[in-house]
Amino acid sequence: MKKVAIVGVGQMGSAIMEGLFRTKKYDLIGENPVNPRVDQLAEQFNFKLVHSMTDLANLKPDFIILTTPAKITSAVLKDLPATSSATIISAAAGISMAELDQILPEAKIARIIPNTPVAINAGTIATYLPEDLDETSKTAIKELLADLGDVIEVKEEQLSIAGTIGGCGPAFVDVFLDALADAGVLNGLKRDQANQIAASMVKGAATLALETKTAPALLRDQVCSPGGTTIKGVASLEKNGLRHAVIDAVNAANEN
Ligand SMILES: NC(=O)C1=CN([C@@H]2O[C@H](COP(=O)(O)OP(=O)(O)OC[C@H]3O[C@@H](n4cnc5c(N)ncnc54)[C@H](OP(=O)(O)O)[C@@H]3O)[C@@H](O)[C@H]2O)C=CC1
Ligand SMILES: O=C(O)[C@@H]1CCC=N1
Repeated sequence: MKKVAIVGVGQMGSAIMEGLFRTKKYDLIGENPVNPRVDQLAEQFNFKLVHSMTDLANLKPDFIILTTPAKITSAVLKDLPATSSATIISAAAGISMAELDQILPEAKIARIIPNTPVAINAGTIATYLPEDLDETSKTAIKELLADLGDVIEVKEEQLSIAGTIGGCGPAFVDVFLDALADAGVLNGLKRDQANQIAASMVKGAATLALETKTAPALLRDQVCSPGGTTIKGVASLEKNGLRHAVIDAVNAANEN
């Protein structure tokens, strides 16, 4: 069984922990400052909990996934004893490979921007694997990440925008889902049912786009009957600037 350590068991760290736990394929380790919240997660997801990088290195993990706050990730990595031969996967947004390489020049390192659906093995994981990483390590990293969702390989200069769409995207979609549900409640649906209809619809629409590989604009046209109800709604979205609002949100989030 491969040993996977997650450093920083917060929102993203616990989502990855849950996703890996669900596969029953990994021996899991978590490293975090003492926190009763994390004690509870260690019981829930059956991982060994340690509180220092030295204790973590002593457990000889095959992979170390960094999900600490981005600003402290370099400092945390500096505490990893040089004896560790673990492959490092950094999820810290905005911390470059050059910066990581400088701290551990001999280590095998990859960068990812995952998203919270990794918790149910349905993530989107923008992934940068340096060209000089050996093929065996590249394959091992991709196999691990594939257990968490779709692995989308990109160049490092594309990681930020790919990660913004994939990583921040769930929050944007959640705002949209909540607004749809509000409209349902406004028109007489119960909140639970409105939430269920909105989420089921987005799941179906996304699955249709993925499975048919059809551009969203063409899928939209299939819904808009001539002179029908949908095109009136689409015209209203355009009048109110939804498209511009979405592009602006992605640009705002992508400004590091
Ligand atoms: N949330 C998301 O959807 C995504 C997040 N990321 C990246 O993941 C990282 C974490 O983000 P997020 O999960 O949202 O943040 P959180 O604040 O939820 O999680 C951070 C975790 O790191 C722990 N921590 C703090 N200091 C240390 C330390 N010195 N050593 C070890 N662990 C420490 C915190 O512990 P405690 O709570 O006890 O202080 C907490 O459990 C960031 O780098 C972010 O860029 C990337 C893609 C998506
Ligand atoms: O909000 C953040 O900074 C992180 C990075 C991508 C998603 N969440």
